[in-house]
Amino acid sequence: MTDAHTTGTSSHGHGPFIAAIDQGTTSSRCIVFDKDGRIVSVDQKEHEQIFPKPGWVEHDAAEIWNNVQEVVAGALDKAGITAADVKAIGITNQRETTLLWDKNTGEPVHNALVWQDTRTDALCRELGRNVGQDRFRRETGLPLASYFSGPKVRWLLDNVEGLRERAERGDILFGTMDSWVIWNLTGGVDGGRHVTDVTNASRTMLMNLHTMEWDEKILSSMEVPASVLPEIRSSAEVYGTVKGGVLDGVPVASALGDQQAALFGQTCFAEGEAKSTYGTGTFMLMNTGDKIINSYSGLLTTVGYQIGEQKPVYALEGSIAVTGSLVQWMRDQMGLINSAAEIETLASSVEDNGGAYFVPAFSGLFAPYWRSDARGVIAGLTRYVTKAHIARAVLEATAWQTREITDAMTKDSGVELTALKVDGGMTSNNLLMQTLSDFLDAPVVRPMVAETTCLGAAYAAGLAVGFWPDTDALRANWRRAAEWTPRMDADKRDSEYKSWLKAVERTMGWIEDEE
Ligand SMILES: Nc1ncnc2c1ncn2[C@@H]1O[C@H](COP(=O)(O)OP(=O)(O)O)[C@@H](O)[C@H]1O
Ligand SMILES: O=P(O)(O)OC[C@H](O)CO
Repeated sequence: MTDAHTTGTSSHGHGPFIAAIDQGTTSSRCIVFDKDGRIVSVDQKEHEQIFPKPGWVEHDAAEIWNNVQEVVAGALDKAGITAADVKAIGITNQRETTLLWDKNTGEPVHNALVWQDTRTDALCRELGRNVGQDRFRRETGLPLASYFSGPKVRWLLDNVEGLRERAERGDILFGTMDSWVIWNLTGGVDGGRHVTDVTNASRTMLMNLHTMEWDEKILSSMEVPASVLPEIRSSAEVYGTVKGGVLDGVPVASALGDQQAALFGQTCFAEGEAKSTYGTGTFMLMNTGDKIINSYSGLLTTVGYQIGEQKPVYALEGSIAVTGSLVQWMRDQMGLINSAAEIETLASSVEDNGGAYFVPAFSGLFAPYWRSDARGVIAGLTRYVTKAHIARAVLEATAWQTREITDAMTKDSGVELTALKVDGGMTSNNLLMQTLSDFLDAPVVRPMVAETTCLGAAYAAGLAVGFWPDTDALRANWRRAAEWTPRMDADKRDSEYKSWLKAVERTMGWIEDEE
């Protein structure tokens, strides 16, 4: 595991500054940025991953809120600044992770149900039978899957004793992590603002993508009372000011789901521009402008961002549940490597995958399949295969899954991929980046600031308070740090892609309905 606190301080002249909080799946971090979008300081803290049963994943929201306060204080301390130097704070967060809390006490009523949690599989199948898949997809842009918040809210209301009555009395608030952090920052029980932004709301499966409002019919099919829901706001506007703590008085001026924040931080402001973020999972988003593109290839239709009163910008998304977490699994559960970075050394010790293909369908398969009955396989094993070949197959799994997503994007949007902007923890792996370029047959480009998630939240907050004048000023900050170009023979690529797709088929139908 990485250290609880990570440092990273460099000095970039005088303020004012913008700070951003990234409340992620494995950690919370705070980064202070200067006017050129350069990092001034970083503080980060991991939180516990709670696995009560196979397929269940929870977080302790009180621990997360404590960590957020610590990293904010840590980042300001390392930058040597106070609230007076911070023009605004922006929030970005792991999406879909669902929390219900008591508005009178501020106490969570249960651990948060994390986006990877599959306990609502059966409920989703039931909703599919009773209400129909198409209804949900048409109104919300999402397929019925345990990934999204709506079914998680329903599960909590049905399974925590007395909760539905408390919710109907108006005592309970629902939020994704943006809402939880903003409510606490702006005063909590003492007048905290209960808001979310359009990007986070678009992942709940409760918001109508066409009206950007909670959809009454969907709420009623999902049996979620409207009284628990936050107000939906744009991604870049002042929601309130911080009450207490080291940021007292600072405007809270943006909220974006982390993948949408990365799209913003990568300055993908034009229709057709796309980015892919390689962290715990991998998420590719393409800006589709003011068009709601219905996907016929297994992608999600979602909100990219909305700046204040401007029209919302939509996006197509390919979500992959397991990428960096497969590397963590190789390290923590298999003990085949000691650190995430070591996978590159191990995989580079062999020429190829030795015939092995690893499909990490640990939470079923997300895009483009949306199959909750799939489970992981390693296919093509012979006595020849070593742990180094498996390490290579692990990295190739991320690259092949991206290839499937880019194929789907091209089909749905008609836009051919000319280059892919990447970011996230896994992009420090050169072998992976080269493999990605080879499998996509397109250049892969990484920007100077790889912390694009926080940067996107900072940019949105900065726009909201006039720290930056417009998106053109942000584009000027984007600088290329590294680029990989394809080197693979086309026939080899095609034949290996076929083998990958064959391995994917082997994962399907593993879980029977009654399980
Ligand atoms: N050199 C590397 N090679 C492959 N994977 C890596 C490497 N360094 C980090 N990772 C993976 O990247 C993930 C961390 O990236 P990060 O962007 O911080 O993720 P998140 O925001 O989802 O927590 C971890 O899952 C880790 O296993
Ligand atoms: O926190 P991350 O970076 O793993 O991102 C998680 C995604 O938002 C899930 O949809």
